[in-house]
Amino acid sequence: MEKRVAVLQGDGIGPEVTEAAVRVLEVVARRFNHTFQFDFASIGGEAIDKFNHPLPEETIAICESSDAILLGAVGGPKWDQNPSELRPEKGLLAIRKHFDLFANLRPVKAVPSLLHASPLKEDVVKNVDMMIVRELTGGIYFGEPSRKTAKSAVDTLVYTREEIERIVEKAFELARLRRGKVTSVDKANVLQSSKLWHEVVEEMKKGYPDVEVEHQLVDSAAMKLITNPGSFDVVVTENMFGDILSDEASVITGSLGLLPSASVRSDGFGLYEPVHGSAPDVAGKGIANPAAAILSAAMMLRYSFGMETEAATIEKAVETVFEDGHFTSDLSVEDGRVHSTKEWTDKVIGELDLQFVSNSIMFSYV
Ligand SMILES: NC(=O)C1=CN([C@@H]2O[C@H](COP(=O)(O)OP(=O)(O)OC[C@H]3O[C@@H](n4cnc5c(N)ncnc54)[C@H](O)[C@@H]3O)[C@@H](O)[C@H]2O)C=CC1
Ligand SMILES: CC(C)CC(=O)C(=O)O
Ligand SMILES: [Mg+2]
Repeated sequence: MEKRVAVLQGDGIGPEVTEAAVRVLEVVARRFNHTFQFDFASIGGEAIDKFNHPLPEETIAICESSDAILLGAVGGPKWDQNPSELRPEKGLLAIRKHFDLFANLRPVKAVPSLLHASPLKEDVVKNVDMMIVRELTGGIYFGEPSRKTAKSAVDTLVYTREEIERIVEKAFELARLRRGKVTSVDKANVLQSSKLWHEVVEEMKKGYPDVEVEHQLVDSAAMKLITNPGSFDVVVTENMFGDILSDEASVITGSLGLLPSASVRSDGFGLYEPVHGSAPDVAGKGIANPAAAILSAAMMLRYSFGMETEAATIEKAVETVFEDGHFTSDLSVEDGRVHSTKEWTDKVIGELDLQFVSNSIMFSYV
C-alpha cells in the first residue's frame, strides 16, 4: 500500500521521539512492501517561531493531503508567557478541532517486564488492560467565553447531546471488542454537563444489553485507578477528566513515556501522538523514551491503514526489547540496561528484523 503521513514533530522531545517512530515505520514499509511518504510540517512553538502561528495554513494543507498525522508534542517554557493565541498548545487544540478528531483512544496496559518501574504493588498492576476513551474536541478546553483579567478569569464547559452520544457510542463499540465493560466517568453530583453525560449513557446502554455499564464520579475514579486499576476495561469520559486520568494511569505502567494515543473521527482518519508532552526537563539530551511515539505509529497502522499484522509486529518488538532487559532512563537506573533514545530504537528495529526473518522461515514451511 502507498500512504502519505504528515509528521508534525513539534517541540521539546517531539522531534526526538517522532524520529524514532519514523525510523520504525520505514523498516515496516520495507519489510511489508509498503510505501510510506513522510511530509514534515510545523506545529506548536516551532511554528510560532517560523510562521508566527501555532498551526500554520501550510501545515493544515499538508495534513489534509495525507492519510494520517503523526505528532510529537508541543509546548515549552520558551512560549509559556505568550498571549493565549500564540501558545503552542493552541495549535494542538486547533488541529484536533479542524479535523474533528473527537475520539481519543488511550490504551493502558501493564507490561510484565516493566512491573518494576511502577511505584504501585505488582499485584495491583499486573493484569491491567484498559482503554481510556477521552472526548477530545469539546468541553472546557474549547468553551467560550474563555478569558482572563487581573481580577477574574472565566472558562466555559459546554457539551451537546450529539457530542456525548458519538463518544459514548465509540466506547460501547470498543467494549464489545474487549471485555464488555464500560465505566463512564463524570462529576454528575455537581456539573450540569456531567448530568447530561450520565443521562446519555443511561439511554444508550439500552442499545448495548451485552455491555456492563458502571458510573463513577471522577474524584473516586482517580482513587480507584490507583487502588484497583485491574477493574477497568473501557473508561469513557469528557475532555479534561480524560486528560488528567490518563496521565495518572501512566503510573500503573511505569512511565508516561509508554502511553500512546489515537485521535480519530468516524471515517478512520486520525492523528497519532504520545500521551506525554514536550518534556522540557529531558529534551535535547537524547534520553527520552520513544516507546509511546512508536506505539502511536502502530496505532496509526491499525486504525487508519487497516494494517493489523504490521501494528502487532511493532508492538511485539517493543515488548520483546523490554523483556530482553533494555530500557530508557525513565524505566530503570541499572547500568547496562539503560539506553539512549537512539540506541533503544535500534534495539526495536533489530527485533523487527529478527521477527521478520523468523516469520519468513515459518511461512516457507507452509
Ligand atoms: N500533547 C502535547 O503536545 C502535550 C503538551 N504538553 C506541554 O508539554 C510541556 C511540558 O509539560 P509537562 O507538564 O512537563 O508534561 P510532560 O508530559 O511533558 O512531562 C511530564 C514528566 O514526564 C516526563 N516524560 C514525559 N514524556 C517522557 C518520555 N517520552 N520519556 C521520558 N520522560 C518523559 C518528563 O520528563 C516530565 O518529568 C508543557 O508546555 C505542556 O503544555 C503537555 C501535555 C501534552
Ligand atoms: C494541550 C493539552 C490539552 C494537551 C494535553 O495535555 C493532552 O492532550 O493530553
Ligand atoms: Mg495531557
